[in-house]
Amino acid sequence: MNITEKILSNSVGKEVNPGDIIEVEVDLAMSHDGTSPPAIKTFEKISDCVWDNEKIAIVFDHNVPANTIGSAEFQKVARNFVKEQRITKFYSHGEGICHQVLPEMGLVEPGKIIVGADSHTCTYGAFGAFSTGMGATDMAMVYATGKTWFMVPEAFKIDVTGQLSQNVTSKDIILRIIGKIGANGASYKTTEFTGETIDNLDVSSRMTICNMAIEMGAKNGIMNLNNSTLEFLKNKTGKGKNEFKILESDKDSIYEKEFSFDITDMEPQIACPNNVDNVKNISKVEGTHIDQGFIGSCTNGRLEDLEQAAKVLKGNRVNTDVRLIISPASAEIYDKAMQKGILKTFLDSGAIICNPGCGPCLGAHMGVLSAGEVSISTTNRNFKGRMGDPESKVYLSNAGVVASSAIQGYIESPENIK
Ligand SMILES: CC(C)[C@H](C(=O)O)[C@@H](O)C(=O)O
Ligand code: SF4
Repeated sequence: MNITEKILSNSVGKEVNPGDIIEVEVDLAMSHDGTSPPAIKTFEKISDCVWDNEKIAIVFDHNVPANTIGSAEFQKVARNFVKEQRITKFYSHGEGICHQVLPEMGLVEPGKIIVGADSHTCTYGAFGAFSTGMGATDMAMVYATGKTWFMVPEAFKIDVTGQLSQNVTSKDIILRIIGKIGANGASYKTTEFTGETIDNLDVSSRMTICNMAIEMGAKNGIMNLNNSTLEFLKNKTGKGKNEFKILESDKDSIYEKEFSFDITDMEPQIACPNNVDNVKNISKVEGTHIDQGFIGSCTNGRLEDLEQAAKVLKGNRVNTDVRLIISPASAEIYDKAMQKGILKTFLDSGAIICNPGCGPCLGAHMGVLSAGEVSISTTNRNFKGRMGDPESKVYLSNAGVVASSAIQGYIESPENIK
């Protein structure tokens, strides 16, 4: 069996196979300021008491602080629910983006089944958990019963080998993969990332890859644990290795399809408007004019991303025709970046630093684009109108490329910045 089948089998207490419809007990349920209110509305029609007030996490991240009367009203609904139901895991004070906050708070563990009312819930596969997004109505049922159902997914094995070149990151790996497999190419599959390159990645880079599994339609993205991830988990949860349910894919597990990628000499990858799978080598789009750069999100707002951007920005100025917006993915990352002097480098370069949260990622606030404007962004989606007007455009890249492009005013690789 592969790791996903093992987690699901463990949960139901018998061997499961792809295609089986199973009911599982959820270990953790997450919703945010955007999806909690509709979930609460449905929940209130079916129950008046949540199944377990300690297994629900509510994070305010999409519109923080509230930017419209509507989002303020939404947040009020969620706050009242948290009080009434005595929800213990409530993060509403700018702690950061849900997918960053949950692992930081020690709520994510290998072998767990985690569901979230947000599509990028697949991020926690980086920690060897089975995690997937669901709609607010399904979440209402989870609030009430602690249970949900899945069809056991078929599995794709995605093997990555080779050394990353300078200025190339795990973001480029996942963009290359999505470019090849396609935006719907892995619909309802478990995408399991394997190979020496994946085994050697740090936690942050692993999260970036699993985070974007949904951008090829996957039910979940997952990896076997590695040492750096185990260290992170021990540190955040205060638990020892033996206290985790560490499961690994058998060497002879069966996959519906297997892909292999050799990333030796790969250039930075750019997802061009308006689809995440419209991926090109940077050399094909260098020189494209930009109006805005954004560094942040659950994909690439971590310390490693900020460090990479700061290296490029140090001693340089953001182009006068460009706004560079930076939003660390969490308060913990913000604090570390502050202590390391990274925020000072950003300020000195002329960047705008926003509070942790989703920020401009989904075009709701803090950097909305007007018609015809172009942004380069470390986020995960570039659909039509994603960051503002339907006639605006978004290119996706790693953080170093956003920084170098913001200096130049057009898409440019960091290798060409002094
Ligand atoms: C608002 C929310 C439901 C949405 C999602 O589920 O992904 C958002 O986080 C996004 O990235 O588009
Ligand atoms: S940062 Fe962007 S992709 Fe991630 S949860 Fe927020 S809106 Fe969704």
